[in-house]
Amino acid sequence: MDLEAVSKRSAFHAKPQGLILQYGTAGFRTNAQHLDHIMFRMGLLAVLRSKQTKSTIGVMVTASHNPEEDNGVKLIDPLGEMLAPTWEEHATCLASAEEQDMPRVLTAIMEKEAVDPQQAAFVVIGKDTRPSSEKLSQSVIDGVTVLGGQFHDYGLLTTPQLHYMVYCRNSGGRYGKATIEGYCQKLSKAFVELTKQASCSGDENRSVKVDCANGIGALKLKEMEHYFSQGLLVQLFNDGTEGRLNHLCGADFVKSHQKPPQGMEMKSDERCCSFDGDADRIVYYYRDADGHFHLIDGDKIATLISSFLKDLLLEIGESLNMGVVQTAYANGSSTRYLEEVMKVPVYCTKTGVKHLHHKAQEFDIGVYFEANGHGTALFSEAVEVKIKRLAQELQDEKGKAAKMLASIIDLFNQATGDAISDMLVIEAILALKGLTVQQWDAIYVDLPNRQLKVKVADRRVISTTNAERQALTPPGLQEAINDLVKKYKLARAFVRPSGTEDIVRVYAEADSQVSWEQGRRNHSCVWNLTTAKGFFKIEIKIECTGTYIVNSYQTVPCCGFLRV
Ligand SMILES: CC(=O)N[C@H]1[C@@H](OP(=O)(O)O)O[C@H](CO)[C@@H](O)[C@@H]1O
Ligand SMILES: [Mg+2]
Repeated sequence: MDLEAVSKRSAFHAKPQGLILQYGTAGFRTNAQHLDHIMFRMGLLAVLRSKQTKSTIGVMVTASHNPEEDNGVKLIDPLGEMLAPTWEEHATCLASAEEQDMPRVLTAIMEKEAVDPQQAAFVVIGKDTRPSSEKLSQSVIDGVTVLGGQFHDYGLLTTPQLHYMVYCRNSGGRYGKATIEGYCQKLSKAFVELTKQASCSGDENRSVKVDCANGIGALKLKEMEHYFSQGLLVQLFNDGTEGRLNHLCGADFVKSHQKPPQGMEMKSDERCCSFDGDADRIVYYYRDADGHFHLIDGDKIATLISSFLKDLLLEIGESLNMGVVQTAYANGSSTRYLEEVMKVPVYCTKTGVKHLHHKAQEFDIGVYFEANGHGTALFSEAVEVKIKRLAQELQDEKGKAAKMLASIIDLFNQATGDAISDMLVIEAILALKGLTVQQWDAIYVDLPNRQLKVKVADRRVISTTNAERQALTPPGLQEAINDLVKKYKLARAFVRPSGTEDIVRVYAEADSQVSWEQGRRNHSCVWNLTTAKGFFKIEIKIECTGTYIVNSYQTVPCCGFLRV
């Protein structure tokens, strides 16, 4: 390995003076103008990680739901997972190194991680549709080649598709073919197999409107549509031909504003969904006959999926160890429904899919979703083999259930949450169960909730424990939250520093139903806390207009402020 060549080449990818970026929950993200040196350096790091793991490593150029002028990059580990935490630290170190220190930092990483310089390296690269992505992915390639690594550039891909390719390449073909055709064929074959068994007759229930956030999801859905066109009619909106990426549309917009995206024609009771900018998140929604908007988020997706899987296991007569993994942002109603009605164990991890993914790997079947719509289901290798064997051996109803389970295993992208794959899973389950979107929504009623961002001088003064549900510092904060929350029924609130933005997130939910015999009414509850030292104050106001009879809520913006 020629570190001198690296030094020379890195001069073409100069680091802006004083710029320090950190590898966060989802890699590096910032304005695209500041990212050229980061891309080059992540190309270098991917080569080292590939040599160390003796596996293919992925590098994805995207900034997901961030605005079009931003970009970002993240590395994908051998099993299609997010980069290991120790390597996140190396990424931050390498990204922050001054030009002249690059050889020293690279050597230090190699020594610490026992990287064999002679080992071959292979890196696969993907990018989203941002105008800056093409040039930035060339900088990644520059980094890979200067260290002697080999690469394959997949060009335009969704983030989960690149995770899938990495997983396929490192599973020796067991997981599937590492090509876009391989991906489309595997998913659509499973979808067609599944929906063949649905009793409803390919009518309008088998159509879905998709808001693609003006991103890569549109391109990739178009590419795939003809594979499953007989089973599902997909109408695309915000397909990138006119609007700007993630602007007033996409899963993040819909979830955080709790309203439909611009550019989507919604008729009442039609099933609609939104992808985010790199198609690794999905949320569903519809408008009822009274014009009320109903959001069906990741929590309800997890509930639909886990209840379907549980029913199939019962039918087959297999008692496998299944768990659902959520974060603190999961609506309390979903957790209660899963635990108390469905009797499925629920676990809470820190925010960020890598935490949920790792927890889900502990089960025979692990279903994980963040409330914002990022998630999938994981099946242990032993379970996969067993179910596929049972699908061959069993007869009648048991055999039918085993075949369905075998197909749905293939329909999930087990490398990571994938909007396309999740959409097909959901559409298949709804068709098989004969459920309308309203019936799905009515499984449980979300507790009214609010989430807001607060800008503070230094978000690190807040530290948390217990899967981020309790604050450790500043002193007195948690006690004050406890005092406040215990005044309200089913109330829960927490604060945590964001891992992706320079802000603190505040979340609160409560059962603020009004006396329903009187119909529509305003209700508000205010959480207002000040610590003993008086230097920390949060005020959250939730106002809901609830018409309990139809189980619908409209929340109006809450106000909140927090001073540190
Ligand atoms: C409350 C929330 O939605 N947080 C998001 C957000 O993380 P923060 O650490 O909260 O900024 O971005 C992550 C990466 O995209 C995503 O995994 C996570 O769910
Ligand atoms: Mg995303």
